[in-house]
Amino acid sequence: MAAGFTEQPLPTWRRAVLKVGSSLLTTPDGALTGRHADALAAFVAASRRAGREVVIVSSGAVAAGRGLATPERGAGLTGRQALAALGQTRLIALWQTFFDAPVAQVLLTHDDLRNRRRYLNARSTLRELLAIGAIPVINENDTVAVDELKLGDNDNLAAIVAALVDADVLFIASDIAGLYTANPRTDPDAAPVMEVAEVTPEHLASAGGAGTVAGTGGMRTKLDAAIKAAAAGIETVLFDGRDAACLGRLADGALVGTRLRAPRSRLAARKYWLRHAPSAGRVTVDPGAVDALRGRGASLLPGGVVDAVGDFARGDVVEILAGGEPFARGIAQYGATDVRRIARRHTRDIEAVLGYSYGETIVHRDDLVVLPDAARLP
Ligand SMILES: Nc1ncnc2c1ncn2[C@@H]1O[C@H](COP(=O)(O)OP(=O)(O)O)[C@@H](O)[C@H]1O
Ligand SMILES: N[C@@H](CCC(=O)OP(=O)(O)O)C(=O)O
Repeated sequence: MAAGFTEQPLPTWRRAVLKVGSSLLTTPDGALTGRHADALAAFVAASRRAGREVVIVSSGAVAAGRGLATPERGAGLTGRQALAALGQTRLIALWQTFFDAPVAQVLLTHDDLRNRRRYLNARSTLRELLAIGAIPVINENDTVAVDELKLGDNDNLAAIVAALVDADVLFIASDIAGLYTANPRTDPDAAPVMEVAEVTPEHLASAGGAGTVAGTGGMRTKLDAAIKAAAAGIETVLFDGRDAACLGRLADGALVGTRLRAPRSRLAARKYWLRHAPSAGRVTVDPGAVDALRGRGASLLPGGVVDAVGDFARGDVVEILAGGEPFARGIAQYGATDVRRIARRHTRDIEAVLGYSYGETIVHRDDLVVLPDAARLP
């Protein structure tokens, strides 16, 4: 169903999340199939050969589990959770058959990602897996995730993962060519929408539920995911994962599908978030640190820190004060107690003082925003 969609350029990207829906991994009678995963994996492999990184978010565990249990099981929520646990091993095994590189299974819940510490741990693990050259394949941890299985929300999970790994683009492969003005399965007048500058209530109203028994979220959750990705400055791309020709062109930077743009750049989105996120404490710095941060865009090192107030943890947002005035904000790499202990010390002393080290910076420059009126400071 690619009616009306013509080719357009993809945004340039270096790292992406590819979300693959259940509808692409199961047959109409509910069995797991690699029929479309083959071409999707070829797209991933071609991207990797071109020096790009791809994290896969794959649904399909419940559907795969269905083929392994008697038909009367798996009706209720607990039943589907059990099916997911059964099917997940098959799903990972299926993906591994298409890659020479090792596939890594990562199971996450939305709760994990709402918890700052777990969020940071997941981020480090995923970065490490990419550095190793592995292909992370993520799914919801359905055994413990209740809401998600009801909502079938791997689209939203994929958007959160895209922000987590600093992806440039979120690819959502489904069983339809892209967004239409109405659900084309029920409305013969549905027209293709090739580009969306910003998702509006009208777009949301036009998006219906899933088109197949295997699919769960439908177009609505894809648009919700695009809104989330856009808030992090990440563009979302929708296309038909069953269309091998489309996947081949995708590897060459051409899209037959829908581009949902991010009005803000990733950097601008991050700076906006840093400026508005609630802060958990304050770090006071000396005039030398003010010059370094404001003038040279440097990271904040322990030597420039005078004191820390509050009970913030590693990963929390803190206000950075000079002369009693807030002049910057950023994510602390160390908790308040640690910052107080290493304040005014040289970076090489961190390990000796604390007995461990999370790196040289108290706030890394990528995680730091100087406030607009900071220029007034002496
Ligand atoms: N406005 C719309 N444009 C395109 N597809 C729509 C729209 N509204 C509802 N849909 C349905 O959304 C389905 C895709 O979602 P879903 O079945 O959940 O797939 P997946 O398993 O890939 O997540 C399409 O097959 C289509 O039937
Ligand atoms: N964790 C579930 C995913 C459910 C889900 O989001 O499905 P889909 O709408 O096809 O992406 C599974 O693996 O079956």
